[in-house]
Amino acid sequence: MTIATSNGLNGNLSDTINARLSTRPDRNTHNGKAAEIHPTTEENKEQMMDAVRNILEAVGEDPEREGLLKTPKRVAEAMQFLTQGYSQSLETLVNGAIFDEGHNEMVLVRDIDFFSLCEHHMLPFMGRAHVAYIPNQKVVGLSKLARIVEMYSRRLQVQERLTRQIAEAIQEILDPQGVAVVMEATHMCMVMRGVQKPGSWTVTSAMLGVFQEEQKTREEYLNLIRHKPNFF
Ligand SMILES: Nc1nc2c(ncn2[C@@H]2O[C@H](COP(=O)(O)OP(=O)(O)OP(=O)(O)O)[C@@H](O)[C@H]2O)c(=O)[nH]1
Ligand SMILES: [Zn+2]
Repeated sequence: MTIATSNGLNGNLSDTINARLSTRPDRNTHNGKAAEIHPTTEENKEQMMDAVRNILEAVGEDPEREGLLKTPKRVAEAMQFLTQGYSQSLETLVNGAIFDEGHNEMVLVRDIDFFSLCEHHMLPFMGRAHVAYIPNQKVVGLSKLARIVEMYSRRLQVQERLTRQIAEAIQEILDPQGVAVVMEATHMCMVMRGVQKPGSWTVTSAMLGVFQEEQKTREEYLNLIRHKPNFF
């Protein structure tokens, strides 16, 4: 027998999922170290402010001039925001919003804006993510797909890993028949500096389960993300 919780969820189901998530290692880090760093602490902020003062001096600026006085604080707060994904967890983010719907057709949330920082230059890369899965009875709240994109984006990343992490997270919480993630992004390290190629777009994909195994399913997904909706 299943128990309906106050948020309308299947109690047994969400308990099982939450138990599974709470024991998972932090997949966002390669060595587990980043999980110990909480980027919202005051100590952490002071550390970043000192680093920004050093950078200001190194570029030949005077950190004491009026216009720059608050810059270390602003940059530190911006960095905390841009890397807040390190202090988030899949379990908290999903918040039990998994429903036993018996729906087994493709679910796609497309054109999810994301902003991330490349781990090589700590410069932004940004674009859109198209996230799909084919359920195996269970569906997740739609906003949670965007929140998963957000959590992994708000870390130092390479686009390939970001794409894969999103797909694997959905696989983990839903155990669906398949997951597909395509990300289209422009990298400021290729635009503002280095090779200087504005207008270049990098497209990465991660296909799991039926999306990997069945060409027809993959094509259906690719077709759906190719056409823009007309509503806006
Ligand atoms: N695969 C991958 N490469 C990335 C990503 N973001 C940045 N890069 C690349 O990381 C590489 C780092 O190369 P390096 O030669 O070590 O650094 P660099 O001298 O600054 O390279 P240039 O950008 O070519 O000037 C560059 O080719 C970047 O374009 C990403 O998300 N995925
Ligand atoms: Zn880069």
